Amino acid sequence: MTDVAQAPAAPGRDRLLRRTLRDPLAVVCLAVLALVIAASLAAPLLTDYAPDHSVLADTLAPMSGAHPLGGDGVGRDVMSRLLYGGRTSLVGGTLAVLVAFAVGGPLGLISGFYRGWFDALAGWAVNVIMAVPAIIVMLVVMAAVSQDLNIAMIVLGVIMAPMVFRLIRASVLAVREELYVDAARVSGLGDARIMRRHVLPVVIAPSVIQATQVFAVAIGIQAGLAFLGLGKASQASWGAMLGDAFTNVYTAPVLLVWPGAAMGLTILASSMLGNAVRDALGTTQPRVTKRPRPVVRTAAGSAVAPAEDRLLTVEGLRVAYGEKTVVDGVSITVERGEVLGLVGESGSGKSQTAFSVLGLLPYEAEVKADQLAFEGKALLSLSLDQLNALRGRGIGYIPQEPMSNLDPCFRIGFQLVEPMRKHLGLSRADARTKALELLARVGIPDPERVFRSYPHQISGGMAQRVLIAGAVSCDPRLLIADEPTTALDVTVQAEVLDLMRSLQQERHMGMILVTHDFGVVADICDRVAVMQKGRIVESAPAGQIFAAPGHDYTRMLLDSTLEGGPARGELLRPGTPLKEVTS
Ligand SMILES: Nc1ncnc2c1ncn2[C@@H]1O[C@H](COP(=O)(O)OP(=O)(O)OP(=O)(O)O)[C@@H](O)[C@H]1O
Repeated sequence: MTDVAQAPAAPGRDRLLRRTLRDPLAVVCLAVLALVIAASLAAPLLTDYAPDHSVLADTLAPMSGAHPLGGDGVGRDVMSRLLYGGRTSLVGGTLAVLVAFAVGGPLGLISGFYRGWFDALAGWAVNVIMAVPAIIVMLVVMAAVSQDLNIAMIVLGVIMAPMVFRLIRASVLAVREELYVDAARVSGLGDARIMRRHVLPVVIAPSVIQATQVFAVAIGIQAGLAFLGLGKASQASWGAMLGDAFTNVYTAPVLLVWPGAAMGLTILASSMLGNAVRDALGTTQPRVTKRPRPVVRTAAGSAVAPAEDRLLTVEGLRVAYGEKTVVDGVSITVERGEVLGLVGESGSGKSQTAFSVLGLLPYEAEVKADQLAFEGKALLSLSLDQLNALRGRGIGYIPQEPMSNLDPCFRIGFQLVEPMRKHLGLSRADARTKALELLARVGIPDPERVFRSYPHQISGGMAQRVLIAGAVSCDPRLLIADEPTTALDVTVQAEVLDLMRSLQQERHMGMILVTHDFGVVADICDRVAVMQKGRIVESAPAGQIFAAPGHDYTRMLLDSTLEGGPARGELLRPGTPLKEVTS
């Protein structure tokens, strides 16, 4: 039976809020913002002084019961100005956000959804606005129109609207290409309904993040204007307080502390709240990795009863990009403790087959399968969360290019520890201990040093060992290695293969080894599936393939690989020293 998978459930706002609140940093940021808002609102209750009430005798007054934060350079109560100044900042930031979204939001939605002439026109207008220097425009407006900081913030909102426009347009463009939006259209839903049901849920979460950024930037710019002396004298603001503090910096430097801290904390809390929402979104937003995809599939959604030792069952797998079919009816199985070599020349569809199992195919790939099941679980019907739980924990992956698979911005240790904390629930200390043990196990001579190193500080061979350590760190039952030695020099290749074989045996893992090299197959594979032009042309135990290849293509591959030299097994001698050198 053929079915079309449904659109992923939108990340409910409640769910997003709950996930955000699970992050202690987000809770602290919310608490800080709540405190600033509450203090600003309660200003008349918390102080008896008007913010612009000046008493000459209180000029630079020290902190006292009457003036808890002292007096400023012209005898105004600092606490009162701090509390009322908070109002100015909050109102200004909110105005900028509202205007930016009121202008950029609808334009982005309509442009992204309908494209056409409206999109072209809006894009042109946005480019013009972005070319305008924001600060100069605001200075001009304040000089020529009004000294009110709120007017400046409204202008700032218009100037920042293009950022909102671009974000929302990009989000809408991505979602309108989804097959389920087409399906909704075909089923007769109107544009308004499609927007509400499919588009807005995708747009809301990134908008929240953008709003926090606009808010933080607006508070900073507003303070900058007030610091320059712009704004009404009666309008207390943190920027004006900073300006006053600077003029008295030698006599009362403490005056810098209060507005500086209030502004810094508010901007920091707002920005970090945005980051926390983004992180929460990363675990709720289904479109991040385009899963589950709108895949047309046959009977793939049904779970299969696992055979005794069967890890993976792939039957009738087909991967296509539009008209181009790159995997065409592939069927393979992997048992526990078995190494399956997936062999074939470049472009034969080996990686596409492996990536189908991992759920790593690009969005535009259309995947069909009669069965695609890991331990009896139908992979194509897993949600993103379920798939994420499986990757790493159930199925490990060793990529081809070790260096480009390690994030250059993070130390090796961090990159090993994080997945173990997430998947195995280990404490930081336990995960660290396990990571060091793993680094030692994969033959790294100085685990402590490598643990502290950045990827650029180790060699390619070391990096591949690190990735192997990472791949097995959460004790997967199936390991998928995609040309794991291709990028390494020949002696290191032999050592890495040796390591993979011994890890596979001691952990009794199943393994799919993607390779174009029969030398590699001879070293470690139990069974071989030979691929040509997206199909499996021959599948047999490794010994049989070498002794009596059944297909001309297999013979041709064997000849081309083995004629050139000895199988790698001959290179593997016990006690082969590590040849890697760190850079
Ligand atoms: N995103 C894509 N869009 C269209 N075609 C693609 C895409 N990704 C891969 N292909 C095509 O799929 C075919 C199989 O690619 P695949 O990467 O599986 O080959 P391979 O056997 O692993 O080869 P190699 O060893 O060179 O990686 C190739 O013809 C490739 O051009």
